[in-house]
Amino acid sequence: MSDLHVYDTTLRDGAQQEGLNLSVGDKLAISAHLDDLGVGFIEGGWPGANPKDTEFFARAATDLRLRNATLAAFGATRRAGGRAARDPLVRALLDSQAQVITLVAKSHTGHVERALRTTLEENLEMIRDTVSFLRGEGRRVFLDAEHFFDGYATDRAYALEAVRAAAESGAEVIALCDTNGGMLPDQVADVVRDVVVSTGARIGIHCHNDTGCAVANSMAAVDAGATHVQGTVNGYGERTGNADLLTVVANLQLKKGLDLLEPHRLQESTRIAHAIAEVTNVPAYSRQPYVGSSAFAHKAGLHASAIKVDPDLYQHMDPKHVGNDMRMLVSDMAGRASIELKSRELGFDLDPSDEADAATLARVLRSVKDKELRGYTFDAADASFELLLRREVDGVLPAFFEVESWRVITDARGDDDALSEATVKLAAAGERVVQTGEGNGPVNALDHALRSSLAAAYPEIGHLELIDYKVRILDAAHGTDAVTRVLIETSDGTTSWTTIGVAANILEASWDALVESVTYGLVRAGVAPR
Ligand SMILES: CC(=O)SCCNC(=O)CCNC(=O)[C@H](O)C(C)(C)COP(=O)(O)OP(=O)(O)OC[C@H]1O[C@@H](n2cnc3c(N)ncnc32)[C@H](O)[C@@H]1OP(=O)(O)O
Ligand SMILES: CC(=O)C(=O)O
Repeated sequence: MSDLHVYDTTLRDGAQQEGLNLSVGDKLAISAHLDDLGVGFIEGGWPGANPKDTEFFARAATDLRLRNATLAAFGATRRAGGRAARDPLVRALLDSQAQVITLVAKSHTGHVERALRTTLEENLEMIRDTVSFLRGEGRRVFLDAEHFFDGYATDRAYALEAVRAAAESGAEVIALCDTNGGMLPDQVADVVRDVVVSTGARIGIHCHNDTGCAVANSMAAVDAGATHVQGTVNGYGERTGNADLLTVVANLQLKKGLDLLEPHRLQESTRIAHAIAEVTNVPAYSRQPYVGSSAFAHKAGLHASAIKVDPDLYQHMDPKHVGNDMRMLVSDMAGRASIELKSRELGFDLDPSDEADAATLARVLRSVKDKELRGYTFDAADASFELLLRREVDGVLPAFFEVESWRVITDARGDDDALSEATVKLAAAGERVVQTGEGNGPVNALDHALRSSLAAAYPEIGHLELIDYKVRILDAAHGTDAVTRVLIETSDGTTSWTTIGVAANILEASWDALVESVTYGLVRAGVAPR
């Protein structure tokens, strides 16, 4: 294994992201995921700064059984004019029982004078005093040199002096922070190279993403001699976020050949990125490098035709190394190869050299392109594509029920909330069924009426639940005459699927998407028509 530190600050700097709020339980859950991933250090928060972080460290000491990672507590050097031994925030760091303490310190003359409002010498003394005190108490100390790159540009000698003060007092690592995130890779590389040579200290890197270069800057720093890299899962963090640690680690391991995580742990990256997104309640970013759901999704027909020969022709790596999967998307940009590969993904082996299969592929492709012209979008509605495919592959999609008619009315009385009532007439299992359903809106009422009219014939779909409903007006210039696209996401409790309806009438589009959703639910459940 490489001796480069993988240092995660999701729970501290990641939690500084707008709208992200972690409970103590959330932090413990994320710590367990990070430990599974195999990071070396988990920065848990700033004990003493708020009761939640103090409690996190107290609970971590008893409840968290880390197998791989070491917990680090973050905090500032002592206040100007005081003594580290008597500083309540420094005391809180010790009380956290964390074996690693990461101190944030100033290395930029302007920040010392204007933010700390103290002298340059006193700032160096704050670093020396706090580092030596914590070392004397038996803790490992890392130091985050805040605004280092801006400080270096303002006064190189002082910035280097701050690094030396920390290293000579016993700090094991000095992480150079691009706190304002304004650096570019060549600048970071030049500075890191100089600091490594000039101070001989072990140098780390901590980058923010304000120029969109946090990952590239972290890579450049490692290339220039940094041996400790900080970042956050999914790139969470203040403003535009921190370096995404998952991307940095995958780049270093898979592209630069550094041995950072055991391969089976790296293969957990995709799962862990999504599991942590569930805890943070920040929607996973589909285009996230390596672990995003679109990271290995292919839409263009020409890409698919080459991928058929060899996936490497249009992929920078095998997604299995990070636990992700290749996916084919079907749309009006598809060609026959896209349909063939997507069909294979769905369990249909259509051989283009067979005349009948080739005709099916051509029919499916034509149908997809015609429908996309009318407003369908199959890359967002995989389940509807599968149903289209099954309709075209003879005899594969049975008729589960036959709709005779449906209607819906909405009633508003006085100040009461409007209520909708739908009536559905259909035939299933040899019976004609007429059912009504009520709902807080017309689609909700239609959904209830449709599912209750199928309940006797197909009890298997009783547990299906509509979990998302999206409407998009496709030609805004037409105002209320426009075509409407409805996407419905349905869950059976373990998995979910999306179906689509497109029509001039919003209720018709919704109804079509609902019928598709229930039909797909029956296909998934392996039910035979009754
Ligand atoms: C770049 C980064 O992201 S570093 C991490 C930043 N994270 C946070 O700020 C989140 C947690 N912070 C907090 O909970 C609070 O800001 C606390 C508890 C740390 C301090 O709260 P308060 O005592 O109310 O002070 P406040 O936040 O207004 O001001 C910061 C004080 O810390 C001092 N300070 C700032 N940086 C440092 C430093 N590196 N070392 C020592 N003191 C510092 C400032 O001079 C100021 O002191 P003053 O009150 O004597 O003027
Ligand atoms: C310490 C830190 O988070 C920063 O300087 O960005």
